[in-house]
Amino acid sequence: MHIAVTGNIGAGKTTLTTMLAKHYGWDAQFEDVDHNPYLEDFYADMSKWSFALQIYFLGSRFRQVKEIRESGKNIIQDRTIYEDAHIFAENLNDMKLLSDRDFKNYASLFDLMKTFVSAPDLLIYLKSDVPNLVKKIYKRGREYEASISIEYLSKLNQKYEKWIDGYTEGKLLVIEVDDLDFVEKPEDFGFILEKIDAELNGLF
Ligand SMILES: Nc1ncnc2c1ncn2[C@@H]1O[C@H](COP(=O)(O)OP(=O)(O)O)[C@@H](O)[C@H]1O
Ligand SMILES: Nc1ncnc2c1ncn2[C@H]1C[C@H](O)[C@@H](COP(=O)(O)O)O1
Repeated sequence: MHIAVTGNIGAGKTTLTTMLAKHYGWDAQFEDVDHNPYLEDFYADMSKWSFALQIYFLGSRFRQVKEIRESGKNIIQDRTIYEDAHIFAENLNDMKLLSDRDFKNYASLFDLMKTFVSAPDLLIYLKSDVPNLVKKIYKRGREYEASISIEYLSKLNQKYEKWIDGYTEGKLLVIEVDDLDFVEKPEDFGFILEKIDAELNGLF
């Protein structure tokens, strides 16, 4: 069983992934953030570091894909390889922060990797509006993320909506998280578990 949690920066993916892994006894796979050699530089100068960062995330995410295929375990994954390409890289190209030449180079590598990628059995999309994302990013308090603009988050949100609208690769569960506090309120976490259980029952 492979479950993935998807959503914009600050939507709550890492928090929910951690809670679900504990609840169901699944293995969790997290993004390579704390030891990422490019992320801090990227936020200081997006244009200069966008290609290096995208290649790094693509490689790191592909290693996870390989592990999921080979492990045979129940895994819950914090963000998918699709988001790197269809959300972040595309958006950086739209914003002229990743050149057409570098984007084409990236896209041909992604297309090749995609042939080895299986969609998750269940994709859980944490849908959130921009003010809530800003609040959560501030709450998390990573210094280098202080430069993230409203414009950047809004454009990413638009990409997410478009991608999720056209997502047909597997089962999809959309959870609107703006009015949920699944960290402090057990009833809100319970509400999410009920929805996930209903989807999981359909898979067995
Ligand atoms: N629904 C929620 N209720 C309460 N706190 C939340 C919620 N979602 C996220 N948070 C908090 O917001 C911050 C960012 O969440 P995080 O899980 O790191 O987001 P993501 O992995 O999607 O970027 C964390 O401090 C987390 O505890
Ligand atoms: N592919 C990516 N391109 C640019 N930035 C990315 C990519 N994947 C993740 N990120 C950033 C966004 C956040 O600053 C951190 C962690 O992501 P989060 O959504 O907070 O879990 O990495």
